[in-house]
Amino acid sequence: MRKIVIAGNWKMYKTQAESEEFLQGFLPHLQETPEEREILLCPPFTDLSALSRNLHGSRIQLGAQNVHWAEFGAYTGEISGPMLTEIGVRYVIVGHSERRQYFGETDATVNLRLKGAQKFGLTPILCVGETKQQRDAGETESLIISQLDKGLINVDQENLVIAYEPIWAIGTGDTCETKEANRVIGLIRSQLKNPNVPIQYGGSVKPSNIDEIMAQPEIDGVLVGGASLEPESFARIVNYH
Ligand SMILES: O=C[C@H](O)COP(=O)(O)O
Repeated sequence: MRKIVIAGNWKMYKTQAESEEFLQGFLPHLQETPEEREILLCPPFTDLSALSRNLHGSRIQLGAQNVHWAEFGAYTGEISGPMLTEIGVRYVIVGHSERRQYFGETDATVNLRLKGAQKFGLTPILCVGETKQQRDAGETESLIISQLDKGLINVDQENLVIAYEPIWAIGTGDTCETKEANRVIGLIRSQLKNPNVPIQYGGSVKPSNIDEIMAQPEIDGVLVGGASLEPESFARIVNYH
C-alpha cells in the first residue's frame, strides 16, 4: 500500500508571523482529513522553528526546501541535516527545478543531497520534470529517466518520495493533463527498484483540479506551491474527495 503525501512548498513566501497566522486558519480543517494522508508543510528555514513549536502534537509534518550533504562545515548559506532534525523537520525537498534553474543544482549535487538527507534521518522529496522545450522536442521520457538514473545512485528507495513537476506547469495555471501526469508517473515508477515509493504530481495544483488529479491511479499525492499559501485553499486540497 503506497502512502499518500500532500505537501505545501511555500518557496520564499511567509514571515514567521504570517506562517503562524496560516496555521490558525488551517489547523481546524484537519479534523476532516483522513488519517492515512501525510500532510506536510515546507516553509522557509526561518519559519521552521516556530512552526515546529506550534505544531507540537499536531499531525502536520515539517519539510525543509534544501539540505547540504555534510554534517557541518564552511558552506556559507547552506543548512545541514542535523540542524533540521534537531528542530523536528522530517522531510526535505531536493532538486526542485527552481534550485536547478537559478542556483546551479545538478543531478550530481542532487544525488549528494539525497544521500546526505537520508544519512541524517530525513526523507527527501526528489523533484524531476521537463521544460516545455524538452517536452516539445519529445525528450520528456529520456530526460526524466536520466534525472532518475543520476539522482538515485546509491539512494535508499525505502525512505524516499518523488515529485513529478513538469516545469512548464509550475506557477503558470497550466496544469499537465491528468492522464498525461498519470502516464509519466507510471513511467517513473517503472524505473524504480521499490514500486511503493510515493510519487507526487506538482504544477498548478489547485482546489478546482485536486479531485481529478488524486483520482489517477499512479498519483500518490501532490506538491503544491501557490495554492498552499492560503489556509482555505490548502485545506480543500488536503481534504480532496
Ligand atoms: O513545489 C511546488 C511546485 O513548484 C508547484 O508550484 P505551483 O503549485 O505554484 O505551480
